Amino acid sequence: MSGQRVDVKVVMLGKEYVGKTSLVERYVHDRFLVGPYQNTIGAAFVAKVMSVGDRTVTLGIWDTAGSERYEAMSRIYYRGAKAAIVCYDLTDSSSFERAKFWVKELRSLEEGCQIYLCGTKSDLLDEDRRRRRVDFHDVQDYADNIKAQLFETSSKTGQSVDKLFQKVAEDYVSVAAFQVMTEDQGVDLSQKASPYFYSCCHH
Ligand SMILES: Nc1nc2c(ncn2[C@@H]2O[C@H](COP(=O)(O)OP(=O)(O)OP(=O)(O)O)[C@@H](O)[C@H]2O)c(=O)[nH]1
Ligand SMILES: [Mg+2]
Repeated sequence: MSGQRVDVKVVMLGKEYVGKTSLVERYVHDRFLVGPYQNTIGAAFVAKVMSVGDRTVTLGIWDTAGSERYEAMSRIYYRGAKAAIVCYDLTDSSSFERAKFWVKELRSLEEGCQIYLCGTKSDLLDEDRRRRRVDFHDVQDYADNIKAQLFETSSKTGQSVDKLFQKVAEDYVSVAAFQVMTEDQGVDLSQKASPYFYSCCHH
């Protein structure tokens, strides 16, 4: 599949205020918005074209609303996702409990979805390490258990943000390459193909 275009559906999940929209903003527009916090309503969609080797990859990113009011809606947005970035705030332990909730959901309902755990706002720890409320090693053990990868990012400084999305794309490209190989061997993968799920998109 050299030179081929690849589309990947990615969903952002996690408690409200953990910084999902800020991560997407940093990755797509390389900026960090200051000013009053604006919660996402429903979900927002943004696409980013990038490359992995000689392949053009379009990440179609669904940024969901973390508020529990929108929980049922988030389920619509993660359907068919190939990757889920499950975010928690490194300074808020309750947000990690909420992340575990989304992981359970994804693992029972979205088998083909690769999970990435993302601890956000690492810049706050650079300022004061005592603000950490989610232990790195505890999450690393948990991540190993659920076969997820773990990143700690800051949308404020940009730390590890590109690295996270680049890894999502690279992992998907290597899985897609494997699927092409097995298709060549006559394996029916039609059930695995899930089209992008476009519906309403508010901000
Ligand atoms: N210091 C710091 N603050 C951040 C960072 N990321 C987000 N924030 C702040 O945290 C607040 C919430 O960020 P959002 O990106 O709107 O959070 P969200 O997860 O999209 O929230 P919902 O849309 O309600 O689910 C905002 O005030 C951001 O400025 C970060 O990396 N560092
Ligand atoms: Mg948001």
